[in-house]
Amino acid sequence: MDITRIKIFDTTLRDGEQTPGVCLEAGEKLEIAQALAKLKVDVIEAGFPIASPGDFAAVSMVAANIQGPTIAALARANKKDIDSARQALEKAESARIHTFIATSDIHLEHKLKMSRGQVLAQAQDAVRYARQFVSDVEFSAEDASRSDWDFLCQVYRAAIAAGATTINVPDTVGYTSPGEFGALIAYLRENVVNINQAVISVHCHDDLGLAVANSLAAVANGATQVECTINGLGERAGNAAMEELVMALNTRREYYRAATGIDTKQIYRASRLVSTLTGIILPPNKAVVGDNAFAHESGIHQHGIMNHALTYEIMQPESIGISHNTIVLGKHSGRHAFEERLKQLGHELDSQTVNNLFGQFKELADRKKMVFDRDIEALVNVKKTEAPEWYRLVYHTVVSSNKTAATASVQLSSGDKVIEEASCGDGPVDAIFKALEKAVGLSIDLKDYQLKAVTAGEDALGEATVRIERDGRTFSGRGLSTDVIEASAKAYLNAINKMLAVCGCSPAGHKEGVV
Ligand SMILES: CC(=O)SCCNC(=O)CCNC(=O)[C@H](O)C(C)(C)COP(=O)(O)OP(=O)(O)OC[C@H]1O[C@@H](n2cnc3c(N)ncnc32)[C@H](O)[C@@H]1OP(=O)(O)O
Ligand SMILES: CC(C)C(=O)C(=O)O
Ligand SMILES: [Mg+2]
Repeated sequence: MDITRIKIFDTTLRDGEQTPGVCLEAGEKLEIAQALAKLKVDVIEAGFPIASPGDFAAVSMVAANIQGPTIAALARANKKDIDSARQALEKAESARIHTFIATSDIHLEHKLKMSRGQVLAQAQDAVRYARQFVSDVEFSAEDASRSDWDFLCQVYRAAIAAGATTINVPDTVGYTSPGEFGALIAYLRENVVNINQAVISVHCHDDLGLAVANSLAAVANGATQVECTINGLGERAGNAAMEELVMALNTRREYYRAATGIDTKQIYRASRLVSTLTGIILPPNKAVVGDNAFAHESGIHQHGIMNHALTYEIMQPESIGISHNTIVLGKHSGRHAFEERLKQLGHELDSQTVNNLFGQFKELADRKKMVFDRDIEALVNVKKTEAPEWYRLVYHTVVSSNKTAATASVQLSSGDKVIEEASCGDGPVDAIFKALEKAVGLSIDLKDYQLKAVTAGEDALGEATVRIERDGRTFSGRGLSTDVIEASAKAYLNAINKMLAVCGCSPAGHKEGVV
């Protein structure tokens, strides 16, 4: 049986970062890019360099440090954007410029205010210009799914003639449906005369929950590159989720006669990392990577599974890197078992980091009977979100009741200074956040706060996530503890520390020099 190789183009760092409220620092992007390289994606779209100096720096950093996948950068169909993209990609081992322009009449009339002829010419000019710098150029017809099919054929033919090596068909607003999208891909294959000189790619959004289904329909009709993001992050309802696409192709290999080059055992780890760094928590029923994806609740299912896993399991948790371990880690476990588990979970860490994590693991094991793999993943990921500690939480006390306002007091250390503050609040979390704000001398705009148990049980580790905003920039923070108030305080302080590191803003009088 002939199996077609499908390229995975990951856009977590570009379209994924367009998720409202998500803002990743260059270092965090590099961390995700490393996970994508381990997954063996074919292309990493690292950003949109013209969008901001931060995005330019992040693309340059990914380009300079990641080997294996091709590194792509987005550019509108103009010289300024393409110049910025090529400069950011300068150090890439393998570079792709991805240029785009909208082709639907809605976009032409109301957004670009251009005629079809002008768009056609600009698309061709942009591709030709980009090809002067790199041999790998992708062209996207934005809003392709709402464009006139014959005009689309003309634009793609012109783009390929100008040197595009990949032509991408985006369902920009998640409007299409599997039958229609599959037919569009078949139509392009039939009617774009030079189509065989380019890879056909698709880029689907999930506004109607069809992004993965539409992408698979495109594959069934000859698309050989799919664009996607980890956890389905992206503009509005997000993009096609990579883990779903890859596992659908993997699980139904015979049906699709297609396969990706993804190391599926890295999926779970990458998903947790992206969730931690973006602050976007997954619903438990999320396909493939949600907490319940491999859980069997009802008796009939449990009975079936006990007899044979295939009765109710179409894929195995191990295939996405969730391990079934017989060694239970707890407070009597030693460094060797802990280090071995880290390795099994795919974390190759230097001995200093392992030592730090082992200390945190022992503290956790003192408070918790059993430490599960998810607890360990959470410890590793929170370590990755650590920012320079302008402020460190030394202790906190909170008093709350259902009759009176909650009060909180905190002690922070900052260099050799010790700061103590107290505040009342509307509940214990509000009280401790207000006390922390007073202690750092800043007024914080809290945009989002979430709390979740990492595993089940009354001694479960609580994972708090906050998002704060300053000068239009968002900073996420994470905190872990078996005490949910402490987890919340740590998350708030983590976000504040990140904000101070980036903005360089000076909190009122608590620290000497520039903070
Ligand atoms: C479908 C997608 O996901 S597309 C990618 C979306 N991502 C982003 O927008 C990233 C963040 N964006 C930004 O930082 C900014 O919008 C920038 C830097 C890209 C542009 O900023 P500004 O120059 O201030 O322009 P603004 O965003 O207000 O308007 C977009 C301009 O680009 C033009 N434009 C839009 N798409 C294209 C295109 N593909 N090719 C050429 N020009 C385009 C618009 O017509 C408009 O032009 P005008 O300024 O002459 O009216
Ligand atoms: C830039 C393009 C590919 C895009 O993100 C879209 O159309 O959704
Ligand atoms: Mg998109």
